[in-house]
Parts: sequence; C-alpha cells; structure tokens
Amino acid sequence: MSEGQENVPPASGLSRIPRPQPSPGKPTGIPSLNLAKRKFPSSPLAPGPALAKRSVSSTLSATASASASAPAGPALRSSQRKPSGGFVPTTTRKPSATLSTRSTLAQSTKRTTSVSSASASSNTTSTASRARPGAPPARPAAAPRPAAAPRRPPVSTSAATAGPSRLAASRNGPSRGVSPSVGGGSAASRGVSAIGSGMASAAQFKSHDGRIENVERMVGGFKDLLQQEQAKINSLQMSQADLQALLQSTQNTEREARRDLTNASEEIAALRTAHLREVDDLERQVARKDREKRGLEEELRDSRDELSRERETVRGLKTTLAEQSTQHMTLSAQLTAAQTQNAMLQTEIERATLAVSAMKAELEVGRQKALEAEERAEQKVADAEAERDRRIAEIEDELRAAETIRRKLHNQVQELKGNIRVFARVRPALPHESDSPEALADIAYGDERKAEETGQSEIIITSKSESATGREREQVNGFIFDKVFQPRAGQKEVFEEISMLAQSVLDGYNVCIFAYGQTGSGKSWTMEGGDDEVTAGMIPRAIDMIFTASNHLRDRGWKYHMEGQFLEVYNEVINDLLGSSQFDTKKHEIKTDKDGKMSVTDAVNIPLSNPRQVSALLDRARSRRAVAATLMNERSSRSHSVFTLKVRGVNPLTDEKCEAMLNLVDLAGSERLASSGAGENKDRLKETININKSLSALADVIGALGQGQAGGHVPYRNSTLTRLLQTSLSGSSKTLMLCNLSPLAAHLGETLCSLRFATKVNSTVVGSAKKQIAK
Ligand SMILES: Nc1ncnc2c1ncn2[C@@H]1O[C@H](COP(=O)(O)OP(=O)(O)OP(=O)(O)O)[C@@H](O)[C@H]1O
Repeated sequence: MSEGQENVPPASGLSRIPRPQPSPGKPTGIPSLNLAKRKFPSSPLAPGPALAKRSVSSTLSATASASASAPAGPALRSSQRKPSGGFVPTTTRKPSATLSTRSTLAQSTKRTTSVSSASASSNTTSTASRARPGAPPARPAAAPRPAAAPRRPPVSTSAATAGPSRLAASRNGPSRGVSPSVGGGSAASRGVSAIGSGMASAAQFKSHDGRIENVERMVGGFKDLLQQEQAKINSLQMSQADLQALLQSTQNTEREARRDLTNASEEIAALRTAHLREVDDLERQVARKDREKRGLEEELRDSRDELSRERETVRGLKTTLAEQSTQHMTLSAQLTAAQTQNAMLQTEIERATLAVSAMKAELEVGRQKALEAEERAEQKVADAEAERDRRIAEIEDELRAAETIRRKLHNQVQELKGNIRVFARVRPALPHESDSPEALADIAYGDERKAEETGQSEIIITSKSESATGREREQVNGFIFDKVFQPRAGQKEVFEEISMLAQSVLDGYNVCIFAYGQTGSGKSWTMEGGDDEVTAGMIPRAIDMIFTASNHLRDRGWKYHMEGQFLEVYNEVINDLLGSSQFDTKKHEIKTDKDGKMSVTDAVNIPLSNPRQVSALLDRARSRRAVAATLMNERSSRSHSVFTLKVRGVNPLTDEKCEAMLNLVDLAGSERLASSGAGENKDRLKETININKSLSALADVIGALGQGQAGGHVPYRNSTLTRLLQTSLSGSSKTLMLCNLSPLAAHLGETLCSLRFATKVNSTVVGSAKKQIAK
C-alpha cells in the first residue's frame, strides 16, 4: 500500500456508516421466528440477507474504526471471538479503510512530531506502528522513539510531549521534519503541501520571520486537522457505542432465538410425545373397535344361526300343525261315527238292562238254592276236617313212635358198626411234591364193591427193605378199617360216612371224632378244610348238618340250644382259642362236678344259633392259633385242638330231653422223635415228648376201654388230652378216628406207624353207647 493511499482522510466515510435500522415489528433487527409455521432459519443470526449484509458491513467498518482509534472494548472483542457465522470472518479478514486511515494518521502525526529527528528514526516508528495496527493509537503518537533521543534530545522530547505547536516553536528542526505525507486529504493535504513547499523554499528564504509565519500557518492548519480528527474520533466512538448496542441487541436476539429454539424443540418433543400418545390411543381404539366388530360379527352369526333354527322350528311347527289339522279332521269324522255308534249302544244297553233285570230275578232264586247247598257243603267240610285232624294226630303219634324207633335203630346200627370206628384217609400228592412212582409210597386199596358189602375196607402198603445179607426184601402190610378213603375222595364223600354220627348228637349221644396222623398228612384239612362249600371240612359240615337236622326236628316238637368251645392242648397246658385277649394267659383246669359232668374252668362257651356263627368262631380260633404260632414258633402241628359243640334238646310234646357233646379233635403230629428233629432243639424235644405222652395215653385209654373189664381202671388222668376227652371216650360215647396218611414214599415209616396205631384203636370194642338223658 502506498503512503498516498494511507493518507486519504476517512472522516467522510465514517460519518456515512449506516446504522442498523430496526424493523417496525422487531426492534432487535432480527426477523422474528414464525414458530407457528415451524420454519426455522439455519442460524438465528442469519436474518434477511439485505439487512444482514448492511448491518454487518456497517458494523464491521465501525468496529474496525473503533479498534483502530481506541482500545477495543471487551464486548466487541468477545463478539469477534464468537463462532457465529455472520460476524467473525468478515470482521477479521477485511479491515476497513478506516483502519488504514487511522494508521496513516498516526504515522503522519509521528512524522510531523519528529520533524527534527532523523528520517530513519521516523521510518522505523512508522513501520513499527504499521506492524501493530491494533495497538492503541496514543502510544505510538505520544511515545518518542528512544533512538532519536541522543541525537536531538531537547527538541524531539519537547516536540513529542508538547505536540505540533511546540514543534513549530523548534527552530533547530530541519524543514523536512514536517512530513509531506500529512497533506493527504483536502485541507490537510493542502496544508502539508504548503509546508512542503514552505520547507522547500526555506533554504531560499533568508528571513527568519517569514519562516515563523509559515510555521504558524502550518500549525493553524494542523489545529484544524486536529479538530477534524477529533470530530472523526467522536463520530467513531458514537459508531462504536451504536455497534455495541447493536451487538448487545444481536446477542439478546440470539439468546431469545436460542430460547425460542429450545422452547420450539421442547414443544416439538412434547408434540411428538403427544402425537405418539395420540397414535397409540388411536391404535388402541382401532384394536378395541376391531374386537367389538368381531364380537358383533360373532353375535350376528349366532343371531343368524338362531334365526335359521327358529325358521326350522317354525317350518316343523307348520308341518305339525298341518298334520294335526288332518288328524283333527280325521278325529272329527271318527267322533261323528262314534256318536252314532254310541246312540246304537245306548239302545242296546237299554235292551240289556231289561234282560239283566230278568236275570237278577232268576239269580235270586238260584242264590237261595246255592245258600241251601252251601250250608250242606259246610257241614260236610266240618265233618271232613274233624276226620282229617283225627288222622293227623294218629299220623303224628305214628311218626313220633317211628322217630323213637329210628333213633333206636340208628343207635343199633352205630352199635353194630362199633362205638369206636376207624377210617383211614390218604391225601393226594401236593403240587410241589413229586408224583413220580419212586416218590410215592406203594399203597394199594381193597375191592370197593366188596367193601360196600362187608363194611370193611382194606389198605395195603408194600415196603421194601434190605436184609442183613443185602437182599432187597418186600414187605406187604394189609390193614382193615371201617372205611379207607383214597386220595381222590373229596370232603363231601368223607362227611357222608360220618354224618350219621352228627345225627347221633341230636339224638343225645356223645360223639368224638379224632384226626390222627403225622404232620402234613391232612388232619387240619380234613377237620377244617377250605373256605368254600366243596373244600369245607368235617367241623363246618357237621355243624351245618346239626343245625339243619335240629330245624327239621323242631316240627316234631324238639327245641335245641347249642354252644361252642374251642380249646388247644399244647405241652399239656390248655389254651382257650376263643378267649377275649389276643393270647390266652389264663390257667385252665379240668373239673368234674358232683353229677360227673366234666368242664374246663374259664373256658369261653359261645351260644350258637346258626352255622354262620360257627364259621366266625372257627375264624377267631384260627387267628388266635396263628398269633400263638408267631409268638411261640410253629405249633399248630405241635398241639391238639379240640372243638366242642354242646347240644341240649327239649321236646315238650313227648316230654323228652337230651344233652350231648360233639368233640372234633385235630391231634398233634404223630411223628416219632427221630424224624421230628427234636434232638437239636430243647423246645421241640419237650413238645415231642408231650405229644407222644398224650398220644400213648390216648392209646392206653382206648386199650383199657377195649378190654371191657367192668369197673376196670381206665387211665384218663395220664394226659390232659385224655382227661379232656374223658366223657367222649367213655363207654357212653361214639368215637371215630380218622387216620390221615401221606402218600409219599419218604413218609412210609410214619404211615405204617399211624396205620398200626389206628388198627389198635379199631380192634377196641367199647361197651354200648348210652343215650344221655338230661336231668
Ligand atoms: N385230601 C386232601 N386234598 C387236598 N389237599 C390236602 C388234602 N389233605 C391235605 N391236603 C393239603 O396238605 C397240606 C397239609 O395238610 P394239613 O395241614 O391238613 O396237614 P396236618 O396233618 O394238619 O399238618 P399239621 O399237623 O402240621 O397241622 C395242606 O396244604 C393241605 O391243604
């Protein structure tokens, strides 16, 4: 840039700086945000282009001027630092001409001030001033260059401090101390030119006064210039104030715009939220409406279905109505026909009534005849009934006589058969036992037809043994008993043979039935049997039969009272199997009263009125035996069980009385000591000894009875069992021994022992049984 350009006065330019014109609506000069239209400018400080341009350019000029003429205000500098798009770049990059002007002014002032200083010094100052355009103007203008001081200390110092007027007073300064560049403008440039020309011609003027005048004129010019500059400064300060106001306003506007923007953003966010909520609501409403629609459609479908059903019903009703109408017409026709028929019938009834009247008259005559005939018939019936009663009485007398005869005959038959009889029964091989010929004993039976005729059956046991010489010996043992039952014989068949004995009880005879044999030979099976009708044993069958027979005898005037007792003899001690507690702890004794009647102390006797009670009694005894077996080892086979049925009968018609006992005895296993395994066990040994003792006592009693010595000693007291059975074993009773046998070869020895014992009993002839007459 040339110095001439720098010296152009900027005063007129600064005075023409346009001030920002606030719009009528917006005093801030920033167009308002039309939020309602939701159009936002890209920057709140970028309003209408024309106004912005104008404001910015003017502001920039003013700012530049202000910064050049005075220390920049903090507000202005901060505005320059702001990153807002419109202000900073323009202001920073384009310093206005005013700034140049100010710099030039400062330079020119310096040059003027340092008229007397060296030109080099003046140039240095000017360069330094240009190098710092933003520096405060007062300092370069007021501060003298230290380099110039030694050369022209009095003049330069005074000139610098006193201003141009003192400069004019300095006479030592060279003429070129006044810078020609001062006269850049209209008056100032002219003044400077004049000075220049005055200085140029100073060498030519010799007169000192003339020079002073020139200098004074020059000073006057400077004063004018100074005033103008002062005016410009004032103008610039005003511009600066305006600019600061504008800046403030702009900042306010910006803040407001930002606030508006924030509000608008919040409003937008709120609107978006509200919009989303509305959308949600609407969607929910749509869904609800959809559901309602579906419900309504469903209802519509149901209604349609119902309508079609109703239509169907109506159609059916119409059809029914039509049918009923037809029926009605048919019935009407039938009614008419019936009415006609009714009229005809009425006529006939009248005719019949007349006929009935005639018949009634005839009937009355007939009834009279019938009454007479009835009286005659009644007389005849009465005569016949009297004859019948007389005949019935005769027949009953005959029957009673026949019953007495039957009893006598029955007893005679029993006596003929023997009061002690022995049956042998061989049980079948059980499923778990092998039925191969080797496993089974060789047992043969006599001819059954011959047995029927003779009343004697034979059982033949063939045993094989080795002789001393080592030869096999075959021994055939035949035994004859009253009856031998083969393995195939059922319970019913066995009972048929002993049912007569049961009948004898009702006739007043004591009966005792023993089941004898080794363990597992079928004693319990024979006496008690199974639970059903086919397998029921002798005890339930005998009881059943006694009850049935007593019911028949009731027609002939007999009334019976029965009671049951179930005892067990184990190791010579009596246990009551019908006791109330689980295990009998009472000590029972056998006692005989003054009439010779034997009884067991504290033994329970249960009255029996029907067979069901007897089966309950047997169950009770069985369960107690099971408990005892659990507590004291398996002892059912090691004890004797004695079921006693006591029967008392009265016949008021014949004035007869009877009292008898049925004893059904399941004896303990009869195996010998060696095969019982008792040697290994003390308890078992004791059991076996007691069993053998009681069984041999039984054999002794039977033997003694068999010897038939009148008044001879019978050793009943040798065992509890024989004492208990004394009444049944005495000559006044009928005794049956059922000898149970195992079919197995392994038991052959025991089988032979049992058969020998049974033969001994069978050979006993006991005196005639006596009928027990109740006292
Ligand atoms: N005639 C038979 N028919 C079918 N099974 C029988 C017959 N006799 C005995 N049994 C069966 O043989 C087995 C032994 O019979 P049972 O218990 O009556 O012998 P027991 O001599 O009374 O023995 P214990 O002295 O141990 O009481 C039982 O399972 C029984 O059901």
